[in-house]
Amino acid sequence: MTSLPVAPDTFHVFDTTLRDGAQQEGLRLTVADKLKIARHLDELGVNFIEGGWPGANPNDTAFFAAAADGELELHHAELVAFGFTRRVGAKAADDPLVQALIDARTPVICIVAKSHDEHVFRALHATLEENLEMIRDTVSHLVANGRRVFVDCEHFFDGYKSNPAYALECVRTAAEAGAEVVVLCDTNGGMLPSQMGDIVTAASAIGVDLGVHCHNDTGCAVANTLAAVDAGVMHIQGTVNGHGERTGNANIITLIANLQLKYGWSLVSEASLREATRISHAISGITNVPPNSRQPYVGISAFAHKAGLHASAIKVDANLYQHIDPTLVGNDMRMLVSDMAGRANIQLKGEELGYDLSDRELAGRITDVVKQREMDGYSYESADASFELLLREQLELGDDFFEVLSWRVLTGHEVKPEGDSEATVKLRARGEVLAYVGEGHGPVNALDMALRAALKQAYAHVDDFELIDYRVRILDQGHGTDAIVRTLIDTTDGERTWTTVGVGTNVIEASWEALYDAYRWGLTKRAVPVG
Ligand SMILES: CC(=O)SCCNC(=O)CCNC(=O)[C@H](O)C(C)(C)COP(=O)(O)OP(=O)(O)OC[C@H]1O[C@@H](n2cnc3c(N)ncnc32)[C@H](O)[C@@H]1OP(=O)(O)O
Ligand SMILES: CC(=O)C(=O)O
Repeated sequence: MTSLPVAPDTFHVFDTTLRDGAQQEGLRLTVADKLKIARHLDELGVNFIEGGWPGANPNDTAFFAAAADGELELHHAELVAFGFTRRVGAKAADDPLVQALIDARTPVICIVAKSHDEHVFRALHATLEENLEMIRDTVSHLVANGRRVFVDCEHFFDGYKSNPAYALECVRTAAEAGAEVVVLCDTNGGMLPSQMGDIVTAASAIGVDLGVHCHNDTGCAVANTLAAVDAGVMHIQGTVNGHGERTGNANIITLIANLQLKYGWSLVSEASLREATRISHAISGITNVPPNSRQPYVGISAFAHKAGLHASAIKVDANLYQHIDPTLVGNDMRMLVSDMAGRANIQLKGEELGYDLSDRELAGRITDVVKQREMDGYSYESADASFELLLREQLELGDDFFEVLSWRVLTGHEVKPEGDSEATVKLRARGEVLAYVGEGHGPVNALDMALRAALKQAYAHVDDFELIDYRVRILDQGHGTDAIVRTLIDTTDGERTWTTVGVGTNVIEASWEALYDAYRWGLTKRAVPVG
């Protein structure tokens, strides 16, 4: 087995979520969003935060002004302003966008420079020598203004394949003009890991510190970055959650976790790494891009186990089916209950929920019930609360908070502020028969209103329960309107959120079942009666 490289003393982690990450389709970050994300990145322990392109748009200019005026206190990272080399035929000292970089008042500036001969000719409309002069002039001007300068060599790998001598000349020119790090960019993201090493090694001969910036168009951004690390780069660029132009950038959390936990390098503190899951999810909240449940290390499914064989080994030792201890990155192991479960899943899930299911016969019986109900359309892996209720029924725990005597719902065209549907629910709770009418927007809302109104007489706190999401899925699509449907309802009481499931050929019946479970589960957790 090949040994892993040793960490260079001055290895940098450079985050570009606020610049290249923001180039993702559909993503728009306000100044306040950028300030919040920068604070999270600082907590994560990255060395550099590229904040955007001052002068290119008022938002980014305002972000750097806010940061310089004291709204961003970084404890660990340094803020970086991004821009490009001066315009063709101009002077760096006279170029307003170069001046905007200096005006951003950051200690570090990263400029992007062309390094692919075809791009110089066809995109820049310049000669090869003029492009070198643009790099030389811009870097030396920024250095003369007291800035540390990094240079992103755009399309470096493709440029090297087209004209290796010129691509290397761009790196050399940047280094000689005073760039501290020259970053080799796979701008189009077309590289493969096996192609990275030789090109990085060729650039290493120049003797400047090298970095790497990879896009994910071949699905290899992280692998390509690691291949460049193996070949000697000492600066890696990436974005949280892999945000970025097209298919995104190398995921910086995956990179940090790999280098820290697999290479054994110490890039961020152990405590910061344990915040990785929280930070990834917090940044998803700010970008308004839902978290990828299958994201390595920090996705909610990264340590979720569904298959019976996995669970039976995990019962012996969790490490038998996990590549790391999830708590190292602030994540948790989760056991899923489904028709692929064996006794072990049920026992481990029971343990997670606080029930002793060590009796093999009992666990086997519950497994059989789960498999049959999954066959009927239920899905317990997405409805923990309904699974717990099923468990409690099998354990005969006697949850008799209320008994439904009847329910019905009418829906029509009447336009009223209370809604277009009316439901009646009759139930027995704490020895009393309670019948209530609820009005709502749609039959499920009306049923919720009626059930809540009745239950409130016996258990006042059900008023805290709020239905926050409702999803319907048709299970046998060929059947048209008589198909079996599954409904999932998410409910919260402000402290916790739980999910329940219902199934039926009638969408209202399926919804009622999920609703009924939602109230039952809430009551089992906080059964405080009125009076
Ligand atoms: C690989 C990357 O992702 S690098 C980051 C890319 N990010 C962005 O482009 C986002 C922000 N960009 C912008 O707001 C605008 O493109 C600006 C303000 C930078 C420039 O806007 P405009 O002046 O209207 O030019 P436009 O975007 O149409 O074209 C870019 C110009 O820069 C030139 N250019 C391209 N790369 C470079 C470079 N490295 N150095 C100098 N000039 C460059 C192009 O040749 C073109 O020149 P032209 O206007 O004379 O044809
Ligand atoms: C600089 C940059 O974002 C790129 O080359 O992809």
